[in-house]
Amino acid sequence: MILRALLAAFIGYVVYGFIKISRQFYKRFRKAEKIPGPPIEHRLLGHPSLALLEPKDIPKTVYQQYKEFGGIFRHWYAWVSFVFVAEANYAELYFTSKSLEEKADMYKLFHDWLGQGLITSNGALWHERRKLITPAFHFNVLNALHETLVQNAIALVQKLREHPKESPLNIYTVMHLVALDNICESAMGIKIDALNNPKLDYIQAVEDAAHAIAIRIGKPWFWNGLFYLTSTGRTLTSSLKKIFELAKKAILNSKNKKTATTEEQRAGEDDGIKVKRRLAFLDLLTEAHDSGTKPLSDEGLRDEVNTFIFAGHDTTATSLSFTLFLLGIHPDVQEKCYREMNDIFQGSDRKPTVDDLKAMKYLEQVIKESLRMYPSVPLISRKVKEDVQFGKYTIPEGATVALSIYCLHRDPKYFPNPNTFDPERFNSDNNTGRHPFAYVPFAAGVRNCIGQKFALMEEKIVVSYILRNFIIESLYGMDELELSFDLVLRSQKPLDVKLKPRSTNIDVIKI
Ligand code: HEM
Repeated sequence: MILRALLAAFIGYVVYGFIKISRQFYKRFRKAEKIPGPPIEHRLLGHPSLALLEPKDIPKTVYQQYKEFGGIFRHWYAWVSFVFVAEANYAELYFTSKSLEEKADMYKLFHDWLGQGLITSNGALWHERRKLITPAFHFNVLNALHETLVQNAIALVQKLREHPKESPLNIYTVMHLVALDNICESAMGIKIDALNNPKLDYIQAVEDAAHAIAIRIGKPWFWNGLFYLTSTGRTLTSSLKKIFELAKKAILNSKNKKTATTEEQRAGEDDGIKVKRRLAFLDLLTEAHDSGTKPLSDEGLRDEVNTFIFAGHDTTATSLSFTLFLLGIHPDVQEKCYREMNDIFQGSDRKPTVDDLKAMKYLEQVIKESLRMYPSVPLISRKVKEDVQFGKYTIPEGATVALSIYCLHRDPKYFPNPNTFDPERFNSDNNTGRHPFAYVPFAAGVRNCIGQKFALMEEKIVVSYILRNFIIESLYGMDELELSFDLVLRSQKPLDVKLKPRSTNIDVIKI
């Protein structure tokens, strides 16, 4: 009898839940149905074919739909409504609306790795963390990291000189390693020397963890505990173990460093990885707190360090790779950059100072234009807390709003001939008066990229060193690029270039 009653109650509960969800879904659907978008494929599942797109098909499909439907269009993935926006006024709403402060549910898939770090946390916790962490990115701290980045760029040039000049080099493979070296040293104070040890366990673990999360994002039926039973889930778990071990060592070292006094005491060797003791972001975080807050716990430190490594390596690696590849396609632009280097360095091979980097104005235009065409983070998303108006369209509570930075940056209204690479868009004349939210490679508003100044400094150092030492020739053109969206924007095809060493510092490129 009791069993029957319990069963009836359970069935009643399930039916009630189903009706409640269906009503919510229907209400949402009615509100969002006016938003343009591709025809519904299935009454219940919405657009299953779009939900299951392969990473390699996402950039092309989203861009085609942007051209067809304009700056706002919607997809339905079962009960999830997904609204893409890609117009400057909508981008402004995305970054400033109170209803869109929370990151989309998808970001929870990063919790295993990044915990409650800056990218994944929300609300008061995020606010407190951001306040604590901001001083670690002060320009004085960045200037102190400048020497680390220069040393790594010198090592990079040596490595590239060893590469046979006639054989193609996938520039991403090297940029990936140098970006990892730069971020591990700057964030954790640990020199992994990835450039000379590309098979290091830690590097493999970072690659595997990122890959596992990217796979999980594309398979919504694994957005639950079942994922950990799959081989990809097990790879994620074992990779994270290795990643956490190094973060733990870095935290311990950083705490010990406070008590060490001499350079020798601060330096050491651990499992073949050199523990170099230059000031790193982590060192500032171990002490970071103010009168109203406590210092970060070890877990908090670990989350933030992992966040810096995650957010700061593949983003700069892909941006550096696309920039170099574009320079190799456009010899006129490359020569202009090289002339700028000669104006600054006057043929000398001295190291760049912080002021030299500021003087690299044309190179900055090139990097900005490259990030316009190939933004490292092409898509970001937020959850709608309560109905929000985007022009004449209502985006319902519970929906996800995805800002396509890739499409936004190709709006012909702000970037005429958007598929043409033209660094002059960012010269001082053309750069003024543009809608402030038309160009946002580093996001905008309070949750903008905390590492953007570091990234720009790193890119200028790396690209300027390569330009001063080599002539870059890309082995195919922009039309042949095949993009894929796999956490960051990637090239499916190897970004093959040939690097011709410059015999003197005053070589010019033959156009
Ligand atoms: C070219 C290089 C980079 C690009 C294009 C880039 C882009 C972005 C974008 C678009 C966001 C917003 C993400 C979102 O809303 O989901 C972001 C956030 C963030 N980035 Fe970067 N990033 C770059 C490099 C870096 C570096 C080098 C670091 C660290 C050293 C870093 C640390 C972060 C952090 C911690 C956040 C979260 C900020 C917050 O929510 O408070 N990024 N970045």
